[in-house]
Amino acid sequence: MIELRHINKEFVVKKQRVQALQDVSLTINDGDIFGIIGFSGAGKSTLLRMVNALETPTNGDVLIDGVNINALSHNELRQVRKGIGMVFQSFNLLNSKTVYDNIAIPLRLNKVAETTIEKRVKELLEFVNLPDKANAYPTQLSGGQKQRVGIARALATNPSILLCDEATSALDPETTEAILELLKRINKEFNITVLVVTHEIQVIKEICNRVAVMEHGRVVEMGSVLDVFSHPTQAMTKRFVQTVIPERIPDSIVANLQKDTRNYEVIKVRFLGDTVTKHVIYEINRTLLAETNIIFASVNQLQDSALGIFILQVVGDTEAIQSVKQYITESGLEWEVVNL
Ligand SMILES: Nc1ncnc2c1ncn2[C@@H]1O[C@H](COP(=O)(O)OP(=O)(O)OP(=O)(O)O)[C@@H](O)[C@H]1O
Repeated sequence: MIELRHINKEFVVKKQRVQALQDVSLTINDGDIFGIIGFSGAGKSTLLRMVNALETPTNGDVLIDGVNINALSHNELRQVRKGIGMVFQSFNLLNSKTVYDNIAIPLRLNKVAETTIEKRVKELLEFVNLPDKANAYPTQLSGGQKQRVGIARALATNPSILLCDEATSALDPETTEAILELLKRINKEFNITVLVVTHEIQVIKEICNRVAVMEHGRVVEMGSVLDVFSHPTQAMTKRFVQTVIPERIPDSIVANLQKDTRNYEVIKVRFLGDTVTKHVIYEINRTLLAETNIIFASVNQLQDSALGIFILQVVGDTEAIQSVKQYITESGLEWEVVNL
């Protein structure tokens, strides 16, 4: 478990103070794929680098499995760092060394025997699907292949935590997809806790189970991806979430609705988990004295669950519309009136 308790970090550059982190507290459980999202300068990288003590807090504590890593001796910290791999946006490979030698670096630093290194590098190259690239140089690889090497190097010492700093930000969408799949496999097959820093909400949606949203050095929202995506409370979170889970009624539909002279209300309904499969709208139209039309719908897969958003035009007299709202509530679904 990783615990960050009341972390503050201040940098002083040319006598100017920069408050990079302000009272940040987070708990990351074993087995999480925990995402930290925010715009540039929000403090994400600084926060990530606290976890392997590449940065030290101005005040506050960083605990890994209950151990305050900033109170450790140099040797003790080296042991802790063996259990933490790191992957970078710019890959950070040594261009003068082969793929094999790049992956072997952390093992050689830990004085592992060459025969063991050979076996480990071979199995890592298999795992990241680059079995024939051992003797290639980084300049001969694509961005996605370089990142696979970076990931293999990060896994070399069998870490229990993997830190990813914008690991897919330099890659095209297809390659990003493949690298995210690889991170998911690492988490599942090796039970490695993955901490992902990104400015791309798609990355959070694809692989994370929990998320913290950062703004100006603070965590402004945190929770399970399903909760945060279905009930974003902060303006910043809403902006991020709306880019992957659209719930805005297209202008042409709004124009048509505004021309409709019948008595109606527009209601947004959220379906979470298996309630997506309930035949609520069918039942409303079958049993109630209101006509209910779907004017917008989206269903998004979030980990093992689904988040559905339906925007309904409910036509009928006031009493009938009220009975529809009541039925939706009784069905255990959330709804809100949308003002056009
Ligand atoms: N070593 C440093 N020295 C001085 N200021 C720093 C240092 N590292 C970060 N900062 C400052 O701290 C703030 C947070 O930076 P950080 O890199 O953590 O943000 P970020 O959210 O990761 O953004 P980006 O994605 O652009 O890196 C910024 O104002 C940055 O300029």
